[in-house]
Amino acid sequence: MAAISLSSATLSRTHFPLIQSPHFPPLSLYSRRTTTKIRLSNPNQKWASAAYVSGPASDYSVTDPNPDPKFEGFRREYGESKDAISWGMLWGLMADQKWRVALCISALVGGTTCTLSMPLFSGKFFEVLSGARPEPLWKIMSRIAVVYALEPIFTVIFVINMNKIWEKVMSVSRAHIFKRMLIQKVEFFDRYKVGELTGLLTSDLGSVKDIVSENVSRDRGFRALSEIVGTICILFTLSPELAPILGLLMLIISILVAVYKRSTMPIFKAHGMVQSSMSDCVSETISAIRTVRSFGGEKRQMASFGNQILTYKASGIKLGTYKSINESVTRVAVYVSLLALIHSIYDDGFIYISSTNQMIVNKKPIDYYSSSRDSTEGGYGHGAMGGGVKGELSVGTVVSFIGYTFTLTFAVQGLVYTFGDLRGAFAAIERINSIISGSEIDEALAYGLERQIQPEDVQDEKFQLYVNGFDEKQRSYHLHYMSTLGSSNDLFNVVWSGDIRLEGNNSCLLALEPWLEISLNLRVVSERKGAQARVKYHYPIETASDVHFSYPLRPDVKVLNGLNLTLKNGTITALVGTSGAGKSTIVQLLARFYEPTSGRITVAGEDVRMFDKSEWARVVSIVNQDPVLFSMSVAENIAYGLPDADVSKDDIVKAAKAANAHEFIISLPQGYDTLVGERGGLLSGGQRQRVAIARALLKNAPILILDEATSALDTVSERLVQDALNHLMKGRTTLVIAHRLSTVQNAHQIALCSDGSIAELGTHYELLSQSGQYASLVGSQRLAFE
Ligand SMILES: Nc1ncnc2c1ncn2[C@@H]1O[C@H](COP(=O)(O)OP(=O)(O)OP(=O)(O)O)[C@@H](O)[C@H]1O
Repeated sequence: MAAISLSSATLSRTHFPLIQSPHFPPLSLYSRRTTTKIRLSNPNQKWASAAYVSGPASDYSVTDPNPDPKFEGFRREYGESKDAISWGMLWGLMADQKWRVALCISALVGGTTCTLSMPLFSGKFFEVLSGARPEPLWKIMSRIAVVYALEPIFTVIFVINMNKIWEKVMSVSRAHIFKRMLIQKVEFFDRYKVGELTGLLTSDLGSVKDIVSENVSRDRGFRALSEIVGTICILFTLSPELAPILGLLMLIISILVAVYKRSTMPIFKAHGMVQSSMSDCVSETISAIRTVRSFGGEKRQMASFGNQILTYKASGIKLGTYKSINESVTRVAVYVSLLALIHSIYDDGFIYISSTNQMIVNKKPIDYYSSSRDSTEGGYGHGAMGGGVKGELSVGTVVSFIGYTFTLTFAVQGLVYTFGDLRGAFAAIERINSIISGSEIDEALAYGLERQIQPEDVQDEKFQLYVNGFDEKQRSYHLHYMSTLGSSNDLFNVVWSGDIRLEGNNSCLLALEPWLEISLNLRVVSERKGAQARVKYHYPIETASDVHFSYPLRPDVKVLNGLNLTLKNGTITALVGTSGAGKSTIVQLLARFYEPTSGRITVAGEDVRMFDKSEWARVVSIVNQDPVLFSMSVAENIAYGLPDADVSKDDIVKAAKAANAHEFIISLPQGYDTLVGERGGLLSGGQRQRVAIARALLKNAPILILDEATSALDTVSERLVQDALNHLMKGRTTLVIAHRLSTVQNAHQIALCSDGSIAELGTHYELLSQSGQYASLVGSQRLAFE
């Protein structure tokens, strides 16, 4: 960390034109020391300079007048581009598989050449059959056989390799999106439902996948495109007069497709949303099935799901109608163009069938034999292919021409379907980006995650997915800024020895009117780098001290309102208060699920934002009222306490014994290997809590938070577990939220939380003697006695 020195002279009024304005009341701006230390609290936003400003991370920005060119590119490319998925990224991933792409292109060219030569050979075949071409039939038949044999071989090579390329692109994209979800700030998970988020990885990414996997067959996707291009080229060569008619046909279809594409984009998007809300309804019902059953809510759930089905049906019908209109319109357009083509051939006098020589000529019978001679010399006779007379078409050319018109028809049809899929994929990408890219990444967590992924992990195929290609630069960018954070060793030492404080920003206090929004431009000097940075501080000031907090989704509701609390190192603090007073919110801030709106949390005087969140997670153990277990075995759930380490069976058993869980575990059908079901649903509430306590014991973190950790246990079990917890709490900085007086009264200090601040603080007897809210809570038995 580099600190920035900001002398009081720097804070002169000349820097604050707003403050100098006569329209504003006098301001007092002061610091506690003559030189105020200003630090960057969010290193990602401050990538220009390794320093931070005290105050909420999201409310200011720093621009460096001398940016480091090495990282300027990163910021342009990644810091400012927030799209979770883009076509550029997908192409980039495809390009990584150069050799396979080259093989696909070769197979595509080979397959298309075979496909396109089929009408030519058909034309020749007819000429040979009609006697217009003096060539043995077996010769033309064998050529046709070769083309027919090669085409499926090229197709197989193309399809297999395209699928391999695309599956790899999709795996990396899926991993990337999942990782982007994991590193979102917690409010992201408050905002979106589970179904919506899982839908992004399943149905939405599925639409993107379909764009290739459903379009590798003949007459679809790239095949269709190459056939259209090839056919048009051949048609122009065969007959420059007729080819423009097909060009017009293409134009009509393209315009129709484009117009259609624009009009149906929202329908596709809406359909995707309805689908995810339907799956939401199912997952909500199933996850809360016991509640549904206990309230006899089946009918209500049926009604709710019925509504979803009807909406989905209506949206599906609408979508289907649009799809079918598109298909019919395209067909009508193609057939009308075909009729126009035939009519124009006839009308321009191209067609004349001679009864003697079977040639089609330009109303002027031509000599069959001269035509045949041309055929043998130059190819097809009097068509353009053979370099013949303008306006003359041989029977073979006309057969080829009709064949190509059909090839074109089906290829255009196929391309329209591909456009449909492309449209769905565009809508899906937009939806993924609007959800994931619209939210803020939790940078402190993202850095920590990069730190955790060690070089040896990168050798592992399943981690390679996450550090592939486009993520690599982002990773180096993160790793660079991680160097400005505190190291994990520091954190463990600091936490084992220091107090935890929830307090105001004491480094720079601005006492301003609450309604005043200020914009400060502070010129500051980095001590370490010697660089100058301009700090723009734009922040509606409320009060200068203590912790304030509102949940991001309800910014108007102040949950913590001037809270100041110290958790003394190695001691137990009990937090009590009425329901909704903000106790669990304090836990969430300590866990760093959310950041205080103003104020900060320090450990031994160091702002916790100095440490990445993964490291922080290692020093904090939380056991709460309704612990969530994963659908794996009991042993694996306990070992989750140390997810990165190889935990021995002995350690697991030791932790289970200490949490009084061993007895019930060995009585389970497969003992420690028994699966606990989804969210631990196959265990009782008390058993789940004991497994969670064992998990916390194994983690052995210096900070322990027990949020009603023993509430689901009966008195006997609780006493046993409490012994384990008492042992566990020794020497650790512990915060306990409990309703039982016995748990609370033994704490070193009791903090009474009321209206988002600490109203009373002291030992059990001190607080009782104050006859305040705590005394009345005890008196009213709301802290239940055993
Ligand atoms: N994720 C959230 N988003 C918005 N508001 C929330 C969220 N979680 C809690 N709240 C609100 O914050 C306030 C404090 O809730 P909190 O859970 O901290 O209370 P508590 O003291 O722990 O209550 P209890 O003892 O009943 O658990 C409540 O008004 C609650 O509605």
